[in-house]
Amino acid sequence: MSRREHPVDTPQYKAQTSFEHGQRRRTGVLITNLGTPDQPEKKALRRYLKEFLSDPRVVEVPRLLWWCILNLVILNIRPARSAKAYKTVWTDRGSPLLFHTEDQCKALERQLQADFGEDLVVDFAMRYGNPSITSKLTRMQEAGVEQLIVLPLYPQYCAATSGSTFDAIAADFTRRRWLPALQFINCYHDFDPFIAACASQIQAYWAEHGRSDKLLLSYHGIPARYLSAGDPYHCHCHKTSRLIAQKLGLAEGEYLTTFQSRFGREPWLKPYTDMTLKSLAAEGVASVQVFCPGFAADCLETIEEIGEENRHYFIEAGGKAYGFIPCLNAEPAHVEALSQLVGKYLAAWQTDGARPQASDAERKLQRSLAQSLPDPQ
Ligand SMILES: C=CC1=C(C)c2cc3[nH]c(cc4nc(cc5[nH]c(cc1n2)c(C)c5CCC(=O)O)C(CCC(=O)O)=C4C)c(C)c3C=C
Ligand SMILES: [Fe+2]
Ligand SMILES: [Fe+2]
Repeated sequence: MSRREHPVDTPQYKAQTSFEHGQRRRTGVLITNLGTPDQPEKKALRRYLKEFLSDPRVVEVPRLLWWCILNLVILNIRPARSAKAYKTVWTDRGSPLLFHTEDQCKALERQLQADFGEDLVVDFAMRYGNPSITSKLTRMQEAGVEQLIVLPLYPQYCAATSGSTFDAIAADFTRRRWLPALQFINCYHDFDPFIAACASQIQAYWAEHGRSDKLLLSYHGIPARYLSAGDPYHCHCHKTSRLIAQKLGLAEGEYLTTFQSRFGREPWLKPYTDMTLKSLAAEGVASVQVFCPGFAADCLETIEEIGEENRHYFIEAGGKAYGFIPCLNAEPAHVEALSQLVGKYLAAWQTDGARPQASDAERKLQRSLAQSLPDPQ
């Protein structure tokens, strides 16, 4: 085939180059997470933080003012500090967030293909950094995906995370000619198999280490004004906690919902995880265990902040025993929960993938039209 018989990119829109008349209609599942630097080095951190913190969904501050604060202050201080922290969690496979997401994707692909057929395309992308959402959407399109499910791995909806992921998909779509049908899973904070996976992760930890006086369910914080502006995140976190506690048979005083990872000086959602741990120790609570139901995968914020930093706060304040319960990562119960979640959405598209064949006349017409058109410049 000559080049002109293939669809080509125009200045405005990327073409779908792999289409053949009568091909199977494939379905794709794209899981996403936040993203992570390529290396635990100052330069890579600067690039990552610049992209992440320039997102108006993440930092809702007037743009000009924020541009000055970000570029003149934060990006001159934070990259070196964050690089040091990332170095403490870095592994042979790179950033924990990246390799856990990779493992989740492989396990989910196995499960979904077993349940829904080999034709399903399953992949993962990161909202910031690599692998980018655009690179994976191109890969999906080239594989013939015409129906796409996007699952951001944020159980609780937040405009800064789930909303921003939708923005990135939508922004990518503005540059493509042929858009897939789309289902966007905006949250799953109260989906029973997810709650069951959290409960079994905690129970498995109890079976090995015994139980503590208090269980802290710690979520990434957001500025408190996002809650006043109508973000459901705070409510979703509390509901997840209540359902996990119910599943575990915990009474009111046996668990707490707290918020970690503050950034900047304004008030964030309270109670803060670090302050809570200090006051629990001061009140004479001897042992605590912390689980993070908002993080689908272990990352800097769980391994370093919850696993290390907050342990010191608790012990220094007089606490005796501190346990960090790992995130769900690629645990079978988590993969099962995610595949059941995706399965609910796939059910809406249950077809055999076949479609009425194009006739010879239609194929000929398409070819002759493609040949007669001038190359777009
Ligand atoms: C204004 C700043 C931030 C908001 C709002 C925010 C919300 C938010 N973040 C996550 C999940 C993750 N955040 C992670 C790292 C991280 N977060 C911020 C800032 C905000 N997050 C920064 C500056 C960083 C980078 C690390 C650092 O410099 O301290 C991560 C970990 C990424 C990794 O590579 O390991 C995750 C995951 C959620 C769920 C959320 C709102 C609900
Ligand atoms: Fe964050
Ligand atoms: Fe942190």
